[in-house]
Amino acid sequence: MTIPSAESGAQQPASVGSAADCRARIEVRSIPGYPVTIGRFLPDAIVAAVADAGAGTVAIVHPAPLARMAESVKALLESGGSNVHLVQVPDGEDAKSLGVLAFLWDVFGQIGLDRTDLVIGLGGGSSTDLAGFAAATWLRGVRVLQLPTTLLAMVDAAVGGKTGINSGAGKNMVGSFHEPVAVIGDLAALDTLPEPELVAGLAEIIKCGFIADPQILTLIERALTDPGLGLDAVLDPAGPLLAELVQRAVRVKAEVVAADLKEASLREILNYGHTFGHAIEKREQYRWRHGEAISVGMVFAAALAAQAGRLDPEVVNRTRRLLAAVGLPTSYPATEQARAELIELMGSDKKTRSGVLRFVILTDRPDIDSSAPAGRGTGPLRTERLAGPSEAALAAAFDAIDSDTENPAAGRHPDGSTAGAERPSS
Ligand SMILES: NC(=O)c1ccc[n+]([C@@H]2O[C@H](COP(=O)([O-])OP(=O)(O)OC[C@H]3O[C@@H](n4cnc5c(N)ncnc54)[C@H](O)[C@@H]3O)[C@@H](O)[C@H]2O)c1
Ligand SMILES: O=C(O)C(=O)C[C@@H](O)[C@H](O)[C@H](O)COP(=O)(O)O
Ligand SMILES: [Zn+2]
Repeated sequence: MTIPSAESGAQQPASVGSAADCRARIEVRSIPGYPVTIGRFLPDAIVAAVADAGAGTVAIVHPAPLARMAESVKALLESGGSNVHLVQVPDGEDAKSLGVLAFLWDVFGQIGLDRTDLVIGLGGGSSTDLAGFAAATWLRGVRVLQLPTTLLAMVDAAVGGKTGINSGAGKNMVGSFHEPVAVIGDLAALDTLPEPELVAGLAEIIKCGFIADPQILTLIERALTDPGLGLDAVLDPAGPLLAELVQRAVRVKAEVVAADLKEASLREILNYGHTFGHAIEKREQYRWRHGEAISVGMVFAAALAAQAGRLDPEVVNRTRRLLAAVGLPTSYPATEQARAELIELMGSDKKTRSGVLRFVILTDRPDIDSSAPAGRGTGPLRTERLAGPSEAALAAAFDAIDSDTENPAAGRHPDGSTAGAERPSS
């Protein structure tokens, strides 16, 4: 497989003109595989995917803010002869609980959802994670079609088959790998998405830039310094730039999950920034957006790599600069108590082995021998694992994200409030 990298060259530019004329179909080449369609105004793709599934009954799982969109999809599918049920679930992270999952099992039983039927996950990543896991567990597995409506879900959550809910032990602690029959990401859905949610989605796109497709970073950095473009162009769901960024991020994800669905090794790179990010989310009782927490997590991971002599500190600066420039947080108040709690929480990370913390890190060292003497990085960015970082290395990474340091975004949540602020309702 080819993961785009600085060496191999990134994927070909995916679009020109406006987003409207650049519908893309990206295949996830797992077995049996499935298509991810990205474009604007895709009702025909939804009708075709449901027709292909040949399902008699369809359960559309969605949160309240997506009720009107769910009604539209219902009407569309009913006109094609499907028997459609709308199933409303709590919004945001509240959906990812055992109680809500059990509610879905009850509803599926009441509507007689059988093994020939279909679950549709409509919404952001919290809805698609829940719907996917409900489908994975009902009757030991029924099919799911994912219709992501946030930027983050389009580029990440809806693709790749990771489904699940949270438990008392932490984020996504219960779940399964259950691939969708198709993913349809309609960029027009993003027209109503509040800007902080768009920005949160950019965090996962930028993650793909650092781990695999550096052209993503270049495109965003160039746009931000171009007076004719700026952040508005990056975030415009009708513009060509966001369409290209989405397609590039989906290509990275598609290639990685096709090669390693169950995260034996390679797939861990999609978890870049997540060891620390998930710990923030849990500590903040899920009041931070996922993308925001992962943003701080990427600065933490970059600082860890620099401290370990694997990465030029300039990459830490670039990481922080880029994330801050798009409006993502890059710091977190790292008091002594917070440090101890976050280290404890990171122990629940799924990459931990025998109690030893393992981080996905970036390296620009030309060698793969971590005992080699540190020098300035000269190579393209690659990913590797850092297991069992020393207390000193962790302390340095905490210092790098501590809001009391010189970091200009110190302690500020992107909404202007302090860390841990309530999410604005949309
Ligand atoms: N399975 C995976 O591989 C994977 C990958 C990344 C993230 N995730 C998970 O995804 C979740 C985060 O997803 P998210 O960032 O999409 O958050 P989310 O699902 O909580 O959605 C964010 C908010 O946007 C609203 N919304 C959704 N679509 C809208 C639209 N078109 N217009 C207006 N409002 C809209 C939602 O109702 C919600 O209030 C986390 O639980 C994270 O763990 C999973
Ligand atoms: O698809 C993956 O693999 C990822 O790690 C993508 C992440 O962005 C995503 O947040 C995922 O849900 C994290 O999974 P987890 O296994 O760390 O819970
Ligand atoms: Zn994520």
